[in-house]
Amino acid sequence: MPREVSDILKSYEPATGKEIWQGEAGDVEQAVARSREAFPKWATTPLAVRIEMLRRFANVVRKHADDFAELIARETGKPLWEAHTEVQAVVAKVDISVTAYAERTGQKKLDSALQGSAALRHKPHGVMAVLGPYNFPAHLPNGHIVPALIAGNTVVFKPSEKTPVVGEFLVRCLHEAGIDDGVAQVLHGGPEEGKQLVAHKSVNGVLFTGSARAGIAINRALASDPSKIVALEMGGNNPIVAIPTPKIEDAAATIIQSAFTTAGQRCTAARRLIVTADFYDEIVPAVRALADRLILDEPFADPAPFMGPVIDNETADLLSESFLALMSRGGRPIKHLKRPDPDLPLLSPSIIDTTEIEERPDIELFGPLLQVIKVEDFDAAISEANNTRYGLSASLLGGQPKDFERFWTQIRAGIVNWNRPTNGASSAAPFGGIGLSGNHRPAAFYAADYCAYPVTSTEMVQPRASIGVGLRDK
Ligand SMILES: NC(=O)C1=CN([C@@H]2O[C@H](COP(=O)(O)OP(=O)(O)OC[C@H]3O[C@@H](n4cnc5c(N)ncnc54)[C@H](O)[C@@H]3O)[C@@H](O)[C@H]2O)C=CC1
Ligand SMILES: O=C(O)CCC(=O)N[C@@H](CCC(=O)O)C(=O)O
Repeated sequence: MPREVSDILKSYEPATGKEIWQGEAGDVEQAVARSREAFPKWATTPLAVRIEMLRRFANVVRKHADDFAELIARETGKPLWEAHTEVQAVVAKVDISVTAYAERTGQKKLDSALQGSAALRHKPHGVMAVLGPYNFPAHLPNGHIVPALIAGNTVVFKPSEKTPVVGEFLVRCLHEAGIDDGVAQVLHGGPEEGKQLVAHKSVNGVLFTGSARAGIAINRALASDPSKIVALEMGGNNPIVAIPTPKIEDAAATIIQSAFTTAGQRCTAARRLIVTADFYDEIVPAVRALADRLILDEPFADPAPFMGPVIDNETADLLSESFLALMSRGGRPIKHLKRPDPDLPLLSPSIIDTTEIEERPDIELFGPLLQVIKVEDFDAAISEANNTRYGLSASLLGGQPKDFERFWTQIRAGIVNWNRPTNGASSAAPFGGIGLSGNHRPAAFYAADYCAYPVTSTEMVQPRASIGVGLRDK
């Protein structure tokens, strides 16, 4: 059937608005069929060979690091220096996932209470659909793809419709490393193709990173299909709590890094700065002063910017409207959200005090917009920090070890830090959240867990058994 015009996808450079790519949405049926066909051979390829191929992939990425970083910077708008760190994370993922596979899954001999020997081994699920977001278009899908391939699954990867070029580049690197076209495929498309993949009867697992809205839709679509493994890595409305510390400049820098790195487009970005009243007049002006100095520019500018644009004009419009909506409900701007060019999505870092808003909307505003909430004391700060349906990351600035112990005990989130940013999580640790942030299938080091299922066996070379009771004499 000829394709509809709506199947044409386009990708734009956020910093300039220039179109950089046009393509068609992929054929879900065909992609899944190829993946299913490739599965038996890949699943039975020795683990050592699969690992070797992924190590080759890491080398291919290293070889193309400059081109890859440039592409990420162009297609997402993030600064070039930051795009380079994303490429490094793609490379580092391979060794970390090899270790994780052995530690979390792999094969083990078990102590057997029975006669014979007992073993725990893991099997791949089959065809995995990987659905990626735009903010880390290489690193985050790669965080599903690499462990899935090591475990012996085949992968159909649908990149975000906003970053198809980076998605395609990533998969080309896998192919250049010798991994078959059917073992790892890119499938272009938007939510529609995502839905079809999720629902496809030959897809055995859905590994998703994106918004809570889409994650919930996936969960709902699979409510009557318990056979699929589903990992949902979703957003956050993350708190950073500041209580008195003599290190005001460092605390301010930590807040800035948490809120505005990647123009606030990190799932772990701090959205709410919760400050006790005895520290407000010291820390808030320091944060404002530092935010005033941040360089906002296109990714390749010299001097290098701290942050670039958000992904597109629609997102920039939504953030501008959200800032105004918070103001109209009683928010007090500390630093206005500005958009130097109304036709481009470059937004200045913005800060608004929302203490006086009675019912603050508990939504993820995915951009450079930080809300400040003044509270009476540390108890109130903890309670305000937990005043969210999400639970991805949280951080405490200042205080003593006993304060952090209390914070750690009472905060509901998958990442709970002390005097460190809410973001910048390590790939060598589990990465996931609770509430609307995830479905208890953390990624990063624990991605190994959802990429294979355990099979226990008790084994003997020959049958040996006798029935001790309940038998009639011969
Ligand atoms: N917890 C984590 O590890 C991370 C979470 N995120 C979250 O991702 C979001 C930003 O990324 P976006 O690309 O805007 O997310 P999104 O949810 O709009 O899209 C993510 C992917 O899902 C697909 N999709 C959308 N609706 C779908 C549906 N109903 N069924 C199947 N697939 C569907 C999209 O086409 C895309 O490939 C933020 O909410 C951010 O917090 C981003 C990075 C990491
Ligand atoms: O997935 C990993 O390997 C580690 C987690 C990670 O990289 N987290 C980053 C990015 C998360 C994001 O925005 O979306 C972070 O915590 O900054």
